[in-house]
Amino acid sequence: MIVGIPKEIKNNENRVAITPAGVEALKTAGHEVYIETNAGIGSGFTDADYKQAGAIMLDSAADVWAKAEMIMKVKEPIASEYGYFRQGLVLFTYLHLAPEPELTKALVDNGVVAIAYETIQLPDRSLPLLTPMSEVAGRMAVQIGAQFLEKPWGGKGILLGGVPGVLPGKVVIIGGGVVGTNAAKVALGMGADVTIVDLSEARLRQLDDIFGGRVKTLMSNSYNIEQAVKTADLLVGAVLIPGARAPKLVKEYMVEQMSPGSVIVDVAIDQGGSVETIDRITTHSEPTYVKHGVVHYAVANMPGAVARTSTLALTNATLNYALQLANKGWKQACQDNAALAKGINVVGGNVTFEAVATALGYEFTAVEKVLA
Ligand SMILES: NC(=O)C1=CN([C@@H]2O[C@H](COP(=O)(O)OP(=O)(O)OC[C@H]3O[C@@H](n4cnc5c(N)ncnc54)[C@H](O)[C@@H]3O)[C@@H](O)[C@H]2O)C=CC1
Ligand SMILES: CC(=O)C(=O)O
Repeated sequence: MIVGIPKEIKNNENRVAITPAGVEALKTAGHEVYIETNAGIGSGFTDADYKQAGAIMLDSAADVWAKAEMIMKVKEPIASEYGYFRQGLVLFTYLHLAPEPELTKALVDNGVVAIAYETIQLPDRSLPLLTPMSEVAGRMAVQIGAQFLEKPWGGKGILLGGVPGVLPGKVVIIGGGVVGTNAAKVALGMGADVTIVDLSEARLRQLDDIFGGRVKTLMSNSYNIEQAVKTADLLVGAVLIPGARAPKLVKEYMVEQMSPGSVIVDVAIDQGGSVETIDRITTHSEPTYVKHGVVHYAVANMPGAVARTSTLALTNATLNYALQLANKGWKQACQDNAALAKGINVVGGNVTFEAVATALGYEFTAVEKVLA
């Protein structure tokens, strides 16, 4: 198979979908790899590194998209890339379609086989291609939140860990999955007072065990969220219902009760965001805006800022699946691997992921039907 890797063009997206080690693995399995010039620069991989591993470098993105049978990316394509879509092209990348009606329409109209990293799901319900970036974003959420709590960055002037004689800052994390757990690790490491809110009693018990009682756990309901949010210095949005639009759990009236200079980092923004006052996606260039006196951060590609770490972590997880797709073709690979089949969101003009179909008003086609 011919595999193409274009350079990422989203704002400050420095990750790349393959490393030289990945190129070597695909070449060894008998595939051709075309990579756009300078695609790896933001992650510290040069064109020479890729050539040495056996890739062919191409100067234009258009050539990479045109020659490839499967495109591997990191972020969901942006509008200027929709023109490259064509019938039968396999697109393997993060897609987050539920809040993206235009991208979904372009994939449907052009008959692309769109396989989303974030909905590939193992029998234990874990999301192996989302997990590494959720680990990164969860850890970053507190690091970034701590910075924006500083006065010069618009915050209230709180040091999360406090100092002897002064209470620590309060971090409230809504969603105790991978992002939430990693955010809690960093917040505890800084000495903050940490509360995690989740809907699952079993998960809250696990978190209580994992952290040896050092985090406070709270059942998710509107009353508890209001009580927790109004006293938070840093609020981290970390909920997920796989493939679906994030539920807006933090209402505007709750944000209005937060004290001025508090900070919200809504990591769940890639699925539409979990905070009502987040009405736009922000970028690494302009990461925040202030509403009701509260600093809002809603960057949908947080790991792009720590690209070297993120590219290595992401490709550790994606390569094995990319090899299956390239070795067997998408249909056979998905017939053989039920976890991979859960990644198929759009194929042959059909929406095959139910939460996406529901969010965007498409008829749902069961994936088993397209794999038959
Ligand atoms: N902005 C960015 O750059 C990045 C964003 N993300 C996003 O972060 C979000 C979280 O991802 P993960 O932690 O990997 O998901 P996860 O599936 O590991 O955790 C989600 C948690 O949310 C909980 N939850 C669901 N509904 C809830 C409710 N009503 N109240 C409270 N908790 C609820 C679940 O029980 C689960 O524990 C996703 O949208 C993911 O795509 C991930 C990486 C980077
Ligand atoms: C998960 C995702 O969309 C990201 O890492 O950018």
